[in-house]
Amino acid sequence: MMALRRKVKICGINSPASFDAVVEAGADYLGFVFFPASPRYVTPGEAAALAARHAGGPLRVGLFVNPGLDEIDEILQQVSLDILQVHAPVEAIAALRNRFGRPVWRAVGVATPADFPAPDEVSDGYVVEAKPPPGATRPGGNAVLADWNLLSTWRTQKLWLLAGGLNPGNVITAMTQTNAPGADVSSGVETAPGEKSPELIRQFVAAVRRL
Ligand SMILES: O=C(O)c1ccccc1N[C@@H]1O[C@H](COP(=O)(O)O)[C@@H](O)[C@H]1O
Repeated sequence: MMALRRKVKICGINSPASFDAVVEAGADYLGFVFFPASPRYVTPGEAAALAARHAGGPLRVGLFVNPGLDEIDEILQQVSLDILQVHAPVEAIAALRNRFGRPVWRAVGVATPADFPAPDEVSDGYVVEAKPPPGATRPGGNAVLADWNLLSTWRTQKLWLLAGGLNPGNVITAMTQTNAPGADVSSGVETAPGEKSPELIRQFVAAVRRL
């Protein structure tokens, strides 16, 4: 049986150098963070200017935290997004799918089996990470490792990306141990919060491609 090619997403793209590095490395997805409290926040105009640097290439994912429908509508008028990644209750997902006609990935913080998405959930995919630490100012992007042992017990037919605290040095072990079909990284390819390293981006994508 042929092994499935694992997916890789680089999130928090906020500069021409990081955008170009993700395209050149051949990642599957790149993420724009539309959450103002994040050090990776980009305005819709900035995201559009970055996206215009290269047609095709990685699919564009927009990251939102408890978004309003009108907020996403307004952003989509400025920048074309292929996928919506949302930190939102499961009850909000159907409305987002219906309104925008794009795949919606729900970001899920997992600490116990009870946190795993239900098999009949309507989300098109998941970004699965640890729950944010106490006092965190954002629900993700905190460089916290998920419980890989716990995740190795989860089964789903849908695409899911393992996230949280990944870097070029641990992503192979993380994906092997959890059997995750994809990996998502932000902090682990940065030299400081919000400062992406083209070299670390290259190393991260190359590591996933070795699997
Ligand atoms: O990156 C952010 O600032 C962010 C803000 C709000 C919600 C999610 C965010 N990032 C996502 O969090 C995970 C893990 O990131 P990290 O590698 O641990 O930094 C990833 O899905 C990011 O897309």
